[in-house]
Amino acid sequence: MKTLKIAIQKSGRLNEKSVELLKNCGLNFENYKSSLISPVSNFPLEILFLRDDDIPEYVQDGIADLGIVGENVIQETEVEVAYLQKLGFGKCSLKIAITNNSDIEDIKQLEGRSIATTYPVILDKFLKDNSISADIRTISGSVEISPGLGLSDAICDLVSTGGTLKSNGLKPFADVMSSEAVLIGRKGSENELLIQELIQRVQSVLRAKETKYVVLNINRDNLDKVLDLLPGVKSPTVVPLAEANWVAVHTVIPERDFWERITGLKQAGAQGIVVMPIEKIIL
Ligand SMILES: Nc1ncnc2c1ncn2[C@@H]1O[C@H](COP(=O)(O)OP(=O)(O)OP(=O)(O)O)[C@@H](O)[C@H]1O
Ligand SMILES: O=P(O)(O)OC[C@H]1O[C@H](OP(=O)(O)OP(=O)(O)O)[C@H](O)[C@@H]1O
Ligand SMILES: [Mg+2]
Repeated sequence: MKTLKIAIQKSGRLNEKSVELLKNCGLNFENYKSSLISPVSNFPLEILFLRDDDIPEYVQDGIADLGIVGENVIQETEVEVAYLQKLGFGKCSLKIAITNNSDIEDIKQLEGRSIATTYPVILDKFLKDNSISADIRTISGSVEISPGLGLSDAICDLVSTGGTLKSNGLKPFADVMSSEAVLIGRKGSENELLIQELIQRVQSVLRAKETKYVVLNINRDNLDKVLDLLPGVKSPTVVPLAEANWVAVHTVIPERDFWERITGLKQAGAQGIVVMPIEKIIL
């Protein structure tokens, strides 16, 4: 059987979450900082630890079958890869930012100005789409410092909390793209079966993260009211309790509207509500 290769970031924002995801998929491997390739002992897979900028091309060229990388890096490297699954971490936005005292008020006023960035390809497309001609200054890092040094009028960089912008006297001005980590694969890979197996494992971990397992007690007289409020994977499990006319209901609830549902369940008469994390959901 052929061994698959998956490329993940060696160190940086996506490394820890990528390793955690693969471990949660039941893959056993060592994660020494010094090793650039690590074999998985219980699945035909090797993990390559790379600079994130190189991951899309490695996948496109077939050196790796799969990769975990930010959408921003994929767009910037302009590769042809298949988007297999959004992963829900590494969420950030690519924004244009200007100094707090800038005279720029409208996006069209970027015309003829200079913008420093590590994302010249994406920025160039954005400016063209908006019919703006500006001077793109490509630098390799610490972009936020450039307006203060007089190197540019604006910047285009990643933002999540906005803390870095703020501490450099900048404010967000225009949204260029939003991004999160994604699982990518090579278009037309010959290892389809193994890849599908891995994707299913990833999806079962993500599904479990989005849901909670809930057990509650309810009087049979109020059971219908409670069942109306519950989604469940198929339908909730209802188990009789020792106390006459009482049942326990077991179900899963999506994390996103968890508290609204719990409030509704309490109002419907639910008691002794126990909530547990779920490790995996295999459909
Ligand atoms: N502030 C942030 N919040 C959330 N996600 C972010 C943030 N900054 C970057 N990211 C995401 O994490 C990815 C990796 O960011 P990081 O800063 O570690 O990259 P890097 O310095 O280019 O790393 P490398 O050394 O691998 O080239 C980015 O491409 C982006 O998708
Ligand atoms: O909005 P914030 O939460 O402040 O995050 C934004 C910062 O995060 C990223 O850099 P990172 O910290 O990953 O360092 P790097 O530039 O060395 O990659 C990005 O390039 C910004 O500088
Ligand atoms: Mg990088």
